[in-house]
Amino acid sequence: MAPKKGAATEDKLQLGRPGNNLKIGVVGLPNVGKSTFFNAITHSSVAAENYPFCTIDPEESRVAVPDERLDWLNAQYKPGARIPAYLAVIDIAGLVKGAAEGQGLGNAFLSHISSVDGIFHVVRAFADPDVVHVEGEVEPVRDLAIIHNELRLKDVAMLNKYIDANQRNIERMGSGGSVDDRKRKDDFATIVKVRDWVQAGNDVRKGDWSNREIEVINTQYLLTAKPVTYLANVSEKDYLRKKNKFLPAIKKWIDENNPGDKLIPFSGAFETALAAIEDPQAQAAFLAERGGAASAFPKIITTGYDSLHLMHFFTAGEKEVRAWTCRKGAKMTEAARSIHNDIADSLIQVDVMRFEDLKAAGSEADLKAAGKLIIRGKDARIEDGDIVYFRSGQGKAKK
Ligand SMILES: Nc1ncnc2c1ncn2[C@@H]1O[C@H](COP(=O)(O)OP(=O)(O)OP(=O)(O)O)[C@@H](O)[C@H]1O
Ligand SMILES: [Mg+2]
Repeated sequence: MAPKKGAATEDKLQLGRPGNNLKIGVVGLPNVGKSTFFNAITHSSVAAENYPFCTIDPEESRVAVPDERLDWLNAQYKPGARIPAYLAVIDIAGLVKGAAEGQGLGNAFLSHISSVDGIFHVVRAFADPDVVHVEGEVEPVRDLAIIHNELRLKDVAMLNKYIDANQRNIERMGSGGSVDDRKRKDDFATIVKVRDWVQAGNDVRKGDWSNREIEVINTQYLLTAKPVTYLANVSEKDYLRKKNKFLPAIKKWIDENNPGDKLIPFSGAFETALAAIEDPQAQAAFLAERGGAASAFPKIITTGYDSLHLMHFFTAGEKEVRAWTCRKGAKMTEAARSIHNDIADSLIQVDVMRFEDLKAAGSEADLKAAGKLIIRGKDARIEDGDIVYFRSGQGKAKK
């Protein structure tokens, strides 16, 4: 079915930079389990020791985005290779109170956050007395507020810098002026509006901005414009019994301060132990011993990926089945660009199989026999899960 023409939400701009190569940074107070999370989720081995500021330089790694549809295609096509979509995750140093004024290694760390597209905000909700807490007691709601505040203050400072640098020029322009002057005045007014919003205690991403305002906001790389997924790091025991005394208060804080943001509990201790087991059978035994528990990572990865407004489509053939990342709402040309610029530039049409149709038909041949192969133009929008064959000029169709 063709996408509805002129649907109001279709061309709503998104905060942040567009692209299909986006990164999520792991952010939180020092010593709350950020590197522990990063190591377990990316199978890395950066230092994750029991002292604050163990991490200084950011570390990047990528994780496969789980998708049952890719598994199904793999079983169906039995290709030589099965290539998932990936999400880049970056381990960042801990932030402390006063970071926006340069406390800790304040500004350097904040600039690391500025270079990511989304945030996994790790908050400590385990009570191990042996693990140092920079603020003394374990108190997740206070910690959430500290990080929230530092990111906001940094944004206020950035916006004020713009305002200070431009205010006199804008005032000098008076009313009227050239098209260019009017645009500069409009931009300035938007920045002041955003500054007032953030100064009043709000995150940029929770504002209801017009496309024009979003264009201006996107020139500023604001920290609170980035989507956030909250990750509560609980003890293994709490994770297994699905109960933790701090979770209700954390949830309440999110609902009051950033309604709509997701909260996912995980256990750094549990995930580290699980990730250390390589043999699938031994892993299954480990989980069975723990009452059939499962890792929180698949949900965390897909939630983070989704928060960046990313989705994937597939190519499937004898050589490989593969998931490719693109923005939600992307047109075929843009999706083709995830694979290769040449394909995008000479794209003519696209053969599309809807995943559900293929699954129902049982095979590509049966789907075609049933007349369910869809031919789309290059300006059509691709949909999550589409299995595509890009027909481009110069015989460069990609399968
Ligand atoms: N769920 C948990 N239960 C018990 N201990 C944990 C848990 N998660 C992490 N830890 C421990 O907390 C300590 C700090 O962990 P980690 O180094 O990952 O924190 P960090 O947030 O990366 O710190 P920094 O900001 O200093 O880089 C480590 O000793 C780690 O083993
Ligand atoms: Mg660390």
